[in-house]
Amino acid sequence: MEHGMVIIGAGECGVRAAFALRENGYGGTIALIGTEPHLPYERPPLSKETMVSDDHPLPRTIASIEQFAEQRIDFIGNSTAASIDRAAKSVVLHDGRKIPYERLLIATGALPRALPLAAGSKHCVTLRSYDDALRIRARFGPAARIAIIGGGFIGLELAASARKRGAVVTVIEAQPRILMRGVPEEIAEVIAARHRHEGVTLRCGTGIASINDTDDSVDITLADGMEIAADLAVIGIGAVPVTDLAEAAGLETTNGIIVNDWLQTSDPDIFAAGDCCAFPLAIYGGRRVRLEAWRNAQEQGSLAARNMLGGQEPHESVPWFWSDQYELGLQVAGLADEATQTIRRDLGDDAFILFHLAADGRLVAASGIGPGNAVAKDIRLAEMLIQRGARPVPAQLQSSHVKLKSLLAA
Ligand SMILES: NC(=O)c1ccc[n+]([C@@H]2O[C@H](COP(=O)([O-])OP(=O)(O)OC[C@H]3O[C@@H](n4cnc5c(N)ncnc54)[C@H](O)[C@@H]3O)[C@@H](O)[C@H]2O)c1
Repeated sequence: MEHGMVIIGAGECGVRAAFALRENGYGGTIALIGTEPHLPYERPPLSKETMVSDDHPLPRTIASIEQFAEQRIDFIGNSTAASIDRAAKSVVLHDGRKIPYERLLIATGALPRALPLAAGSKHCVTLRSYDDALRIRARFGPAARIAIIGGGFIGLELAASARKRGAVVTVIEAQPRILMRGVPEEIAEVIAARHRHEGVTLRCGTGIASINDTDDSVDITLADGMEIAADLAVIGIGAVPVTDLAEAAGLETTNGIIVNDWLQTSDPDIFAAGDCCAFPLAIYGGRRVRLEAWRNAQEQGSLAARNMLGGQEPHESVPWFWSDQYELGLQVAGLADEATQTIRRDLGDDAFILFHLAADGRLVAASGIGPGNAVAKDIRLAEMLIQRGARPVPAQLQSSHVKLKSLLAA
């Protein structure tokens, strides 16, 4: 078999990389290995549209069978890569097949973090795949008692979906408030209020003491003694990068597979991208981060493809993600953790943006919340300001009379 480009992981990142190899002129073989039987599909709808659509929801495929065929991308589904043989330069599949590579991309993503207390419970589930989503969806219905462990993105998007389906929902969050990871308190409060208005019970700042199955439900006892009986508990307590193959192959890992500026691992013929890699983020002084975000997966897939073909382009984008809950749209651009000052700009119709400035005046992040897409345009402009390392005047950021676009010209 010809040594070509091999990609392990057929999620957003791996698929984008496969197509980008062709777009950038690669003429050899491309193999895309994925564990699931389905044609690669988008994950963002799984906690939202898939949960609430009237009809039986089909996965929203990233590309059609015809597009894979036209681009001569060999999608090897239902297959798990068991090991990487770096000496022979081949990927060994679980059935013993060997796929030789010239260059390899690891795009294995992240998996839900397990909650040891829930081990063995029939009524505790996690959401990662389309099949998981169908199983959860089947249990969301009028008056179903749904407990959600973890007030992060999965938990809250599922809480909103479960309410739309008429379920009775309790969210249990260990931290003092929801969305501690990456969302400022002022915005988290708007989201919390919206969930409460919808009848969701939020229990923050409490751990879980025990989880016990009964025949057809599960009893959850919180550390403060409160008991919650649920027909289903969904656990969304974070994700862990899938690094086992890389580790077993002797590649350097930390919280993620370590890559250099152009997404190359400690083996020059092996690249890693998306949720599974820890990479230096150029616009924040090259600090190493791991991002779990749809757009990052896409962008790094394309970038890895160009660099697998000999490029040496660094990753220079501003991190960005969104979440939709009820009619609310949340968007965050940049990383706010080095910010020392926050400026609020009201956009009208209950929408607002928080600009986060570092001590030297640089805009490092912007977070916005509002109905629908109300914050999208301004977050996009903020992203451009962040990208440029702009030091906008706080009073101008605050005033809705000053167009953000005009700050770009400054
Ligand atoms: N809109 C989006 O960007 C979106 C939507 C859905 C999923 N995702 C992705 O899916 C992955 C998983 O999402 P997630 O919501 O599980 O992760 P998360 O990190 O967003 O949230 C996990 C939450 O669980 C809490 N937690 C941790 N341990 C706990 C415990 N023992 N008991 C109670 N709470 C606990 C954390 O404090 C945190 O608030 C992430 O990669 C996420 O980015 C993203």
